[in-house]
Amino acid sequence: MNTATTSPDSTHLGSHREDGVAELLQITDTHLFADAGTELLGIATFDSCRAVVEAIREDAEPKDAILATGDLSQDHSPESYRRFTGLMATLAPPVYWLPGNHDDAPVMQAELDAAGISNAKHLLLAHWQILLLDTQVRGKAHGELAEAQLALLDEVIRRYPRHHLLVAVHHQAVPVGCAWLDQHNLRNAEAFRQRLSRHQASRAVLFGHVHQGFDEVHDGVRYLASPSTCIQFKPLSDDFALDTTAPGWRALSLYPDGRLSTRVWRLPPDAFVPDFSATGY
Ligand SMILES: Nc1ncnc2c1ncn2[C@@H]1O[C@@H]2COP(=O)(O)O[C@H]2[C@H]1O
Ligand SMILES: [Fe+2]
Repeated sequence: MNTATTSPDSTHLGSHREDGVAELLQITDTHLFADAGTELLGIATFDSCRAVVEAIREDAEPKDAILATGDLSQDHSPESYRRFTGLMATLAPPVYWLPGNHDDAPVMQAELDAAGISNAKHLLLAHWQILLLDTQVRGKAHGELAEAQLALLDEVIRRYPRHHLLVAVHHQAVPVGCAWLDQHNLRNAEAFRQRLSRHQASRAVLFGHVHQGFDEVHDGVRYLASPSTCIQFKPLSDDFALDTTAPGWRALSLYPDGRLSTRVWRLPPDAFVPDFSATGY
């Protein structure tokens, strides 16, 4: 792995593969607590996250980076972020992150900085660029991209027009089909999508928040979400409902010609079963 800063804004990210394909993982919505035993709707989130990390470690195929797409903490405590950094320290690839609605961004930043996790938000590969944007609106479950975040997107599209583009955010910029969850969406998604439509190379958007696998193309842009490492939401459900699927993560391969291949991985069924009588949190 080769990471070096070339400008205040961009970090070079190398690919370990000779054919230049970059191998990434997405980990999202870990919802960790200060206490390892605390449960979110019946699942001890530290245990399920640790099981995901162990499954990732068992995969012999090296990875170039891990993207953590928010809601890393459920209780905003410094200790919860230390639980996250402790688990990430057992993985070889560099971790990059962005905040979700449940995160306390200053505490998160302080703890991840202290653990030596990079705060880089623009990763430049030979043929791809990855931009991590902050959609958090403090105290709200929905998201919004501030003008400064939209300006970053404008800037990388202007500077690297031929690089294929992967944008990572927490909130969904297209409806996932769960009415209760789509009310907590990215509010100015239209402004975001308009900017993406200007980019001439391949475009994909990776998000968390929805606790389910999602893979759709809208206006030529691929929208991908990963299961959470803890509880899963039931797809296409109008009202809050948990799903029976296991905690998981997403693997992505970025090809030099702009192709993107991806799949969701999950823990074995029944290892972590939530409380299905729950009606929210
Ligand atoms: N029953 C519910 N109805 C609407 N929103 C909810 C409900 N339960 C939880 N939420 C919110 O919806 C959010 C979706 O995922 P989050 O983990 O970001 O956090 C969740 C809560 O803020
Ligand atoms: Fe969220």
